Amino acid sequence: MIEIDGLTKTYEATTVVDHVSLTIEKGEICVIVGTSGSGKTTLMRMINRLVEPTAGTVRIDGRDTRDRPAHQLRRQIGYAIQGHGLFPHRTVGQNIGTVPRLLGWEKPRIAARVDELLSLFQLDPALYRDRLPSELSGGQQQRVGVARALAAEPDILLMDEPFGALDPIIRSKAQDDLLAIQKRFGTTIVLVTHDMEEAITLGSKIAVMDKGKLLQYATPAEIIARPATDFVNQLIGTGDRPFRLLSLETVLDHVEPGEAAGDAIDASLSLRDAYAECLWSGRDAIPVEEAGQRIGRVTLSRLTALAARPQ
Ligand SMILES: Nc1ncnc2c1ncn2[C@@H]1O[C@H](COP(=O)(O)OP(=O)(O)OP(=O)(O)O)[C@@H](O)[C@H]1O
Repeated sequence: MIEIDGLTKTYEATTVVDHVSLTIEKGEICVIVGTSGSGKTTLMRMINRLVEPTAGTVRIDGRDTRDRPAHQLRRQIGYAIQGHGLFPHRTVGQNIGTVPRLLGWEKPRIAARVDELLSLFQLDPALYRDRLPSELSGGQQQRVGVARALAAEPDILLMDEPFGALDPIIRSKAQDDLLAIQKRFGTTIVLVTHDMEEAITLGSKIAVMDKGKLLQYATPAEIIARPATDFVNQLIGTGDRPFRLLSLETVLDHVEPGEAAGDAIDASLSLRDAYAECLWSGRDAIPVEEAGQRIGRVTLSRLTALAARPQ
């Protein structure tokens, strides 16, 4: 658990993070969103003391982060940034092994961890471990950057616009990978992004920042249904609200008994995808399948009701 209390950063006369308090529970993904210059990165970097707070405290599992040297703290917290920040003259394997090496892990343990992470990110270890970063595509470099951040099995992972430079297809894949890895290791993740869509897809909680202040800290559903200020409302995009609500749940959550004509959709798709398919194919109901078996249908009337403003 990360407890942030009254956290403030001032540069000369300017306060760039202003008395922010929030608690991130273990295993949660907290996404910090806001416009450029709102203090997102500064807030996140105060967690691993890459930026020293002017005032306030950060406690990790009850322990004040100032009670040990900053470099020691940082070895326990993974950190991944946009553009990956890989060492260009070190191989992929050496890059991933950086922190385990600093922590004094035995060589075979490091090698095993490198291969485990490469496989997890769908990069064949035999093919990729000895390559230099320049011999990988941008998306592959990004995955290696995240793998490196996870190498020492940190309980906490900080990510600053990690997928910002990726094209939409690779980006969506990288987000899925991250969710799968988060589930598997139970890592607590704090992620900074400009992109509300990404925040809604990934966040168990979203922190909205503006001019150094925390405007709202709540679940995606709560933020969409009850934005705390006009600014939050604008950030969600007024016209997108119904679709964003639908994107939070899967078809499986709302299958109804009964038949429907035409091709089926998979139960794991989002309600938003189901709605799009209804509109696109001009159907009022679509059959739903799970593992190749028909399990019922999803109806346009139900989807329309679910997309309406919550009471
Ligand atoms: N070392 C520094 N010295 C002085 N001002 C700084 C320093 N670092 C950041 N700032 C200022 O603090 C403010 C917040 O910066 P920060 O990088 O936290 O914003 P951000 O929300 O992450 O922005 P972006 O989305 O553009 O990365 C900005 O106005 C920035 O110019």
